[in-house]
Amino acid sequence: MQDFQVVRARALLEHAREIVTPDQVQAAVRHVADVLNERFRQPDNTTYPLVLGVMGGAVVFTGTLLPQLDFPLEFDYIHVSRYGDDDRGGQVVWKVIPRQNVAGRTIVVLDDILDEGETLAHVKQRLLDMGAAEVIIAVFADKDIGRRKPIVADITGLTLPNAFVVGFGMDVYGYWRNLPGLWQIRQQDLKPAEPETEYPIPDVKAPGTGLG
Ligand SMILES: O=P(O)(O)OC[C@H]1O[C@H](OP(=O)(O)OP(=O)(O)O)[C@H](O)[C@@H]1O
Ligand code: HPA
Repeated sequence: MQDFQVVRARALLEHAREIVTPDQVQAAVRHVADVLNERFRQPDNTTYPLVLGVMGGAVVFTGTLLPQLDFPLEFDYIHVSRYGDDDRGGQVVWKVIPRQNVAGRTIVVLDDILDEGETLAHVKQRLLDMGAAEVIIAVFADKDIGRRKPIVADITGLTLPNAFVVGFGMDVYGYWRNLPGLWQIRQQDLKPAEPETEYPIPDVKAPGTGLG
């Protein structure tokens, strides 16, 4: 069983294509750090943020970014999942909800990717509902999905094409969060879409054509 998973994980990567190199990844993180440092550098700034990493995808982005921030901050994490081990999003599932310390605070939310935007729209709304004063959304990557999203990131490291990617915290079926660059998974290696449920069409007779 274990062997099968290893073979499958390796096959997914063998057919994948590197679309962002490790150096480009680091430059994108640097850009996010520069924008945040500028935002919180002001000497008269007395509002220091609570930074929240959205686990698990943001783990690598968060770990790379935090040492590049040069202002006082507090850190905590939340855990939300919408994809699970799938390549399509579903319901937002909270695994670790925000703590009460978000009330009245300026919050910086860090996530690896803004794809359809459902996850971060949900996260932002929950934080505002809990009394956060301001929510700044910083994402490592924003995917260009060609349609409007329910949320726009305040800070974006880089923009990705509309394809399924792995690396730098992003996984395919649980694998390859550990890659230092970003790789595009071949479309045919993703699970086929579930067929639409087909309901049998009832055999409705026109009025007056039935028995009786
Ligand atoms: O913009 P959306 O379409 O909502 O997708 C973006 C979310 O999807 C990923 O999380 P995922 O649900 O895969 O959980 P993970 O962080 O554990 O990988 C990613 O980390 C984002 O949080
Ligand atoms: O393209 C993606 N790759 C990995 N995880 C994701 N979560 C949302 N979109 C993606």
